[in-house]
Amino acid sequence: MPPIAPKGPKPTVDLFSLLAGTGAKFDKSRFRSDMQLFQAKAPSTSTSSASKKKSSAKPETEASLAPELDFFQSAAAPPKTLPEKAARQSDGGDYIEDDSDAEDDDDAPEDDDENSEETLSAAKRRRNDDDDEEDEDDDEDVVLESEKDAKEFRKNHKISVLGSDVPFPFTTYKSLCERYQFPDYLQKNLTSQNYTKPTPIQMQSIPIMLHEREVIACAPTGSGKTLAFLVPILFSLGAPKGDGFRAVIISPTRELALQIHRHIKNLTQGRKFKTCVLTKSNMSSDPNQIAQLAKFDILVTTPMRLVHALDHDQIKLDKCRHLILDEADKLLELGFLTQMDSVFAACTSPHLQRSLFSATMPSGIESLARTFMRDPIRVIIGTANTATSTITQKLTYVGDESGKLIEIRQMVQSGNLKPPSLIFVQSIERAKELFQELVYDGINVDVIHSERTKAQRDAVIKNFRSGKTWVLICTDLMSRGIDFKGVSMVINYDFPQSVQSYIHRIGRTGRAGREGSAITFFTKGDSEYLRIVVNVMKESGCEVPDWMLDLKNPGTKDRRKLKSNAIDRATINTTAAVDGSLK
Ligand SMILES: Nc1ncnc2c1ncn2[C@@H]1O[C@H](COP(=O)(O)OP(=O)(O)OP(=O)(O)O)[C@@H](O)[C@H]1O
Repeated sequence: MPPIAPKGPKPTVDLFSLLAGTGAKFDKSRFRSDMQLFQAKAPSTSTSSASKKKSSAKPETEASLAPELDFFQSAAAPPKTLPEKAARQSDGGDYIEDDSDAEDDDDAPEDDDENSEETLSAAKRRRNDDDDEEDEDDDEDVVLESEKDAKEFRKNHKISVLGSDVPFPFTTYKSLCERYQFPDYLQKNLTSQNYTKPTPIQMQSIPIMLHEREVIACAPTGSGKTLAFLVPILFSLGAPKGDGFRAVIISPTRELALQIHRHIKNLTQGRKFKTCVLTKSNMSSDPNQIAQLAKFDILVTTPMRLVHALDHDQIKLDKCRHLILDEADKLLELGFLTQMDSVFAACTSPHLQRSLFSATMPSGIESLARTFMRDPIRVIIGTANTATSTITQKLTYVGDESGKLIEIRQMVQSGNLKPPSLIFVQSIERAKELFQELVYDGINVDVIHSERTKAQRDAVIKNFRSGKTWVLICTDLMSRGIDFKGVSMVINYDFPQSVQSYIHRIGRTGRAGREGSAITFFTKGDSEYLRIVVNVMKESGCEVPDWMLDLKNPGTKDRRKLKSNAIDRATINTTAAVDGSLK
């Protein structure tokens, strides 16, 4: 079929060159006809100057890091604006609740049942006037004495809060430990794992939780939300008691639950907290096993497992004081809502403290959360619902479905596919198909999805973590929360079905202050949804060509349609079928 000739005057700019310089990548010979289509639609004048400006723009990776996302101080330190003052306790009332006459273990903590003024004065920090040099770690000495100080500090760290009597943020783990008289084991574990400098979400949400306030926390992917909820829980639990779950952490996937469990184990070294991840094997109807479950302190679980255990009277949550919803917006979506209702009903303690954490928090979900929370404080780091700024984001036009495999193969050949990489597809079927293609290309690839057995899933994750597998094909099962250190690249082979899916998928790279890149393939069929990704790119500081910004934003109805029904795509298959089932 001959290329469709563009109508009207020819645009003066080569939009495809423009895109090449701004994040989108095109093979001009392959997509000659598509180029003409896009060029015909593109406005000719406004993009002209934009093109000049953008082609000279620095690549995203070289751009200076937004201070709110510079968790690990890779960029210049924020200006020293806070006055030099001695520390005092932040506002808010007593938070200590130590009902522990429980047996302590071998590494007995100091008394942690008092929060005296003495403690507060011990936390005092002063600037060293003699030191003229710029102190990289300038928060070390910052003292927050007044609402004004706290406001200034929050502003410098892009912390926005909404709520009454918001406790002051803290500045270093050392000062936090001193201020609240953290038990020795917790101080030691924080230090030994190099958690010395808090990230902004930790700075603000930890004091909120320590003050027994409920929190709705929204902070970018990889910004340390797990530690933000684990530290106050562990502090508040005091000593292990082993007479029923006092803290329950819910995550949407088993993989994330296991990761959180590992995190808890690391933080509780030296303390014999009994922590449990619900699995089929520890959920039998055997009375002995049920009795065993009643002896734990902390539970990490998916909603489905928990509700099953509740329905079969295998578990009780009447002692639960801390209920954490990790990836809260996912857990409060329709698919999980009924299960979450059962969980809320089972947590009967009048002292229950609910905390919600996620990198995305749509306003509808927040409104829903407010209906069951008690005077919550909302904390947002940076701009809500945006991607981490350490991720270079690109859109690559691939024509049609077959163009995606061609593109991947070209990336492999040219060395542009940088392992370790994650490749996201929209269904289990497509994950299997893509695996069959790439495994016979000799790429060191594996695949993970919910149809694989637990043992296989565990092995896949272990191999990817250890570097044995370079490229991991996955569904959205892996898009939330999973912390693979050092993922270089995320490829959205299939266009994400929602803005949340996009943010969480690409958030598997660029974590903890590291750089990463994300490439999203799009076809003609995806074009009506392109703005979903374009908006995030723009919001997180990536250069986006004007013509993309001129595209129509999909309406609520269209977004809902995309979320519930993936686009129908041709099978991934360019080679002859090879007999062989997945490992
Ligand atoms: N204060 C800190 N100092 C150094 N490293 C930290 C700190 N806090 C967290 N990290 C590290 O940052 C990484 C990302 O943390 P985490 O997995 O909690 O991110 P997250 O915000 O929950 O991300 P996601 O939204 O994807 O779930 C982890 O490897 C963690 O160990």
